[in-house]
Amino acid sequence: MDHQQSDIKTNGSDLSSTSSSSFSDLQYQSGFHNHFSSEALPGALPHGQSSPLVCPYGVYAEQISGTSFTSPRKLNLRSWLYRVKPSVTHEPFRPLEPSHRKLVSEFTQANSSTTPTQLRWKPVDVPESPTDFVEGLFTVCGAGSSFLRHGFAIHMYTANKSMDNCAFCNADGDFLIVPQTGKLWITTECGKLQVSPGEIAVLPQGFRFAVDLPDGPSRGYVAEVFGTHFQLPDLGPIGANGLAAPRDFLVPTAWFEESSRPGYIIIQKFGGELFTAKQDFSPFNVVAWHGNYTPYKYDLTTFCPFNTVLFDHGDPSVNTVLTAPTDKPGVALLDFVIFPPRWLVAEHTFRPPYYHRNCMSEFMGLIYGGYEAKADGFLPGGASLHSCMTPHGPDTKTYEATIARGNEAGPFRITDTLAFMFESCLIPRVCTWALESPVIDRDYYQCWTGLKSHFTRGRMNAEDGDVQNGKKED
Ligand SMILES: O=C(O)Cc1cc(O)ccc1O
Ligand SMILES: [Fe+2]
Repeated sequence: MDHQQSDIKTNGSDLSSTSSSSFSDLQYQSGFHNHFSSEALPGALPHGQSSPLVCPYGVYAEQISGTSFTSPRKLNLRSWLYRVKPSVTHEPFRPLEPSHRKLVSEFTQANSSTTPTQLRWKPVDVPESPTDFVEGLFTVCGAGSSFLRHGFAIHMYTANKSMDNCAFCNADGDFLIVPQTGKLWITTECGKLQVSPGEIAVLPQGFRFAVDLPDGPSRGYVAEVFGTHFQLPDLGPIGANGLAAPRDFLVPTAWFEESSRPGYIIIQKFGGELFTAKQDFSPFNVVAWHGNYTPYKYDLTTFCPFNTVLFDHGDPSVNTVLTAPTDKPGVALLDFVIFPPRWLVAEHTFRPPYYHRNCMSEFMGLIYGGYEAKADGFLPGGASLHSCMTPHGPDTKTYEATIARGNEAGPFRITDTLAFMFESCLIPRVCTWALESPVIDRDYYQCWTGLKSHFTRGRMNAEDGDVQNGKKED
């Protein structure tokens, strides 16, 4: 018996369909960086070898490598795509006219500034004018360089129309997309992904994809990492289970279209610049594929949070969904961390995030609801940046309300909230347009200026029960 055959997902989709209906009953494969196999036509995957002289159905074999050929096996990522025509069949790349110059992949004094000031942005409105995902993508901040294969960029996007007869390809790094409003219907070379707010998608370096918006506009955040890929964090003493489970990561099944597409455009992001190349067919012509380098999605509600069950506020590293590592153990180029609904049960503890300064830099976004450290001003679709060693923490209202409440509420389920953080060991530079943006909150610092001294010399000490329940004596 051919044991591989039984693992192969066959997707009997309409061969030439491009309509949104082809998204209606998507099937996914589950697992993280597994060696997947998928075929849209039975028998399309070669057996026993990846590159036969002639492939089944007469397709071309093409490898996409996400790591160097010689990367250690446990890090090595590559896939084989079996396609109607190879990707190379296109006219030369030409620079896209600079109507769109808000993408940065190398952060310098010419395109960005550095500031230790706490920064916050209100949500950006989705524009009225027709804007697709690529046109609506702009960089907020980042560090390092895609050319040097070390660094990251944080982008945001607003879009109100589907990409039309074009696909995007990011040669610079991996995109981790966090939609905040509006569903994304993403066609990739490996198949289709439907991604709603509350889910994320990872589009690794080099994959071509197109974003459709049949359900209306979308807005969201994108983290891009250069020179490394997202991994699941180690779990240490948590054990073998918890946080994001590998089986909750969903990978597309093969889907292809073979009809001719005159004037089709590949938009390639290369060194932060956009280039276009014409071809006469869709890049979504992959009849079958196998490998461990693939786009994937993940539903954040499947995250299994761990936290303190007695006292003190745990560090947010325990909420890491995915981490893009550096070569230094435990030091992330970019962690993706979430603050989902959960129970707060700590006794005699200041339960909101503590006041702190961090050698890592923290960019935050809010998908829905409110954030436990901010009573006002941090809105869904907005963002904040607290860079290396910049002090931050709960605003005055949150602090006062927490102290006034004590822990009388007992166990408390924090609901209606989904905030996240992109945390990096590199210090971001902020793009000029983000600093000059009309949605920047110039009064952000005022959320802390009302914090008054509660210092009462000689009246309270660590043994004092009133200190323990957080209440001050009169
Ligand atoms: O600054 C923030 O709001 C993010 C954050 C949350 C938390 O629970 C602990 C530390 C931290 O940086
Ligand atoms: Fe923080």
